[in-house]
Amino acid sequence: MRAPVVTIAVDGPSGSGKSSVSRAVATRLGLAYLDTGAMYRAATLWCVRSGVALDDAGAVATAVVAMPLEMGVDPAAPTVCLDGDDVAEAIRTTEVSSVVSQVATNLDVRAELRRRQRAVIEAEATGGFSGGRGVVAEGRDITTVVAPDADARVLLTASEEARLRRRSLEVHGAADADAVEATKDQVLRRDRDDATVSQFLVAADGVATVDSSDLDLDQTVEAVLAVVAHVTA
Ligand SMILES: Nc1ncnc2c1ncn2[C@@H]1O[C@H](COP(=O)(O)OP(=O)(O)OP(=O)(O)O)[C@@H](O)[C@H]1O
Ligand SMILES: Nc1ccn([C@H]2C[C@H](O)[C@@H](COP(=O)(O)O)O2)c(=O)n1
Repeated sequence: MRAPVVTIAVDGPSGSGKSSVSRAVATRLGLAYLDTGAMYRAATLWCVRSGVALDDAGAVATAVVAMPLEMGVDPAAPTVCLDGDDVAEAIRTTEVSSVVSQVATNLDVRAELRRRQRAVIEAEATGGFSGGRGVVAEGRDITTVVAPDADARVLLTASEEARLRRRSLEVHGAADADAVEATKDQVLRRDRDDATVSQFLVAADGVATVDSSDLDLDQTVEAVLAVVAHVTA
């Protein structure tokens, strides 16, 4: 019997573990993996490289509509290609992280990226990388706006302390007071700005919450797999 098509939506604040956990869940379930945050980051890089001022909302939206972006959705090796260029590393720099919210709070940009994200989700339901098995899509508005009808919806949370520690270890290789302080802009300020256009701090109706504050990565993956088990069994 053919496996059912499954769409799993995961949202959460910065450093909650969405990307790492969603990739692992997609791998375990044989699904595609869509990192929608990478799309906002690529849009930001595209505007910067095109010389578009990020405070010119109209010009930013026009540039993003024309953006030649290809998302690779293999969870073992997700890719982000901009105009044929592999930009996976370039979109993770502090330079991009510190301004991405300016682009992500542009409502016309959100409409364009939402359209592209839904196209990937639909493609994975009929073919694509997963051969029609489905996708794990993660971001800030997947459970509420992009795929509110997803088969399973999860809000992945973690305490502010845990999120700062994780991001600090990742970016600075340390989690002492100075390193944590240097990480606050990328985590807390960014969440404050992003939360003005999306609801990812509190679970919407019907969305299951997984709190990873006291779990390691493997335990969090198992917790999410347990929450989505009813649609993947
Ligand atoms: N449960 C966990 N326990 C410990 N470390 C974790 C856990 N989940 C994720 N991490 C680590 O925390 C860091 C941030 O995780 P990840 O990039 O997946 O978060 P994110 O929610 O996608 O963040 P952002 O939205 O800012 O991109 C990574 O280094 C990851 O390995
Ligand atoms: N569905 C989404 C995904 C991401 N964003 C914004 C929020 C972040 O500042 C930025 C980069 O995301 P990250 O790679 O850190 O997960 O994109 C959003 O608004 N909606």
